[in-house]
Amino acid sequence: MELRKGLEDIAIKETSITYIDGDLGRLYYRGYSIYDLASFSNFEEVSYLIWYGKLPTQRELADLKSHLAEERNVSEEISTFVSKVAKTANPMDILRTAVSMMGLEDRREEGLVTKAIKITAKIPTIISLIQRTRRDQKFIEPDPSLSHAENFLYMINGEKPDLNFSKTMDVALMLHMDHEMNASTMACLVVASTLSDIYSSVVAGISALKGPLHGGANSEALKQFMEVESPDQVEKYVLNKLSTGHRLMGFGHRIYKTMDPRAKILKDYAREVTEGKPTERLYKVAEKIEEIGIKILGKRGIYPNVDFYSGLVFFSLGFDTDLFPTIFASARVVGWTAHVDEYLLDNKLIRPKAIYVGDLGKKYIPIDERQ
Ligand SMILES: CC(=O)SCCNC(=O)CCNC(=O)[C@H](O)C(C)(C)COP(=O)(O)OP(=O)(O)OC[C@H]1O[C@@H](n2cnc3c(N)ncnc32)[C@H](O)[C@@H]1OP(=O)(O)O
Ligand SMILES: O=C([O-])CC(=O)C(=O)O
Repeated sequence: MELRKGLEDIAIKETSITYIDGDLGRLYYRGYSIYDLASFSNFEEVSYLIWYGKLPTQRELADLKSHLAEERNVSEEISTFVSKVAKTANPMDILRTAVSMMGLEDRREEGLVTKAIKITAKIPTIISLIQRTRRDQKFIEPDPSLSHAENFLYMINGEKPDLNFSKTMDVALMLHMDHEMNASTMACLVVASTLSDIYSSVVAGISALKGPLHGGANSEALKQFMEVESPDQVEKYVLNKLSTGHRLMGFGHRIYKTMDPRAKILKDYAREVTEGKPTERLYKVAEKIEEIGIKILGKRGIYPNVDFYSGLVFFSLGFDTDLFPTIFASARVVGWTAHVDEYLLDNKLIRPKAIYVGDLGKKYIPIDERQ
């Protein structure tokens, strides 16, 4: 039996959701280039595309928008729980528990995508509850007249975003929506393949996304930019980091061996949202880390990934640093649920093997005779 650590280069399903060309740095959702979607589309339209496999008509889009708007409120119990732990707990742990509570509360028999819409609609409300409670700010009720991205920013900042901010948020969310068989999507599928429920799958996805090798890298990447005073300090900083056995966060990818196209798009938005602001210093440091990082690691196929510039974008839009992985989850929930839906069309229990390397036939020694 062949050992494939990390399931590298193993396909576990066929999909028509996402295609990645890791050598050329290309990404497509349902056949549409990520560049076109980022330029012309929005969160709701791409969610529809990922869940239903086609771009919506006006009517279908309007229905999805109103469905999402109707489902944004969370129960009194969830809101009390989140407010109680917001100042002390890790935001991903809070989100994981809140989604688990949603599962307890939702006893309805209904389609998987209907449940997915409910979860997707509520996650921004939970995230804003966390941030505003921590800052001792009053909770902002969701506004059904706003788009998903606009409402998200409104509930965080307490004011309606301008066009630049809402477009930036829409793009950031679209870019995070799906990425084929990444670790968190795989975690969702393992749960789903036992015929468990969609809330349990999403809880598994959030748990896997939390780690710094996956969705947790966006906060870590921004922390790096904050640790360096100016671009002329970058080379020393990067060399020191790498020579002491640390990884450059927001660099490297299992599939991309060139720059992640999402990082290219986010870089432009990061430049725009920081221009002329105090955060411009962070952008300049980030750009220099990108340059030096590629100089050192590029020959090994290690380049910036989606998490490199996303944190700087989220920070500039008003989010606290440790909330970034929850924003990632708020978009990735669309991909997680679409992959579960697709997998269940032809379900097969996920149960790989391990190669046993221990002893066999050992003699059992009673406890009072053991040394
Ligand atoms: C949304 C996302 O999940 S995108 C990824 C977000 N994660 C990060 O940015 C964290 C930093 N990056 C990494 O840790 C890795 O690149 C991963 C985990 C993302 C992918 O790595 P894998 O394909 O599993 O490769 P693996 O971890 O085995 O690394 C291969 C080699 O490249 C090196 N390497 C990989 N990434 C980096 C990095 N960011 N900085 C320095 N060295 C790196 C490893 O040290 C290893 O070197 P070695 O062969 O000398 O031991
Ligand atoms: O594909 C991966 O392994 C990680 C990633 O970039 C993502 O989940 O967006």
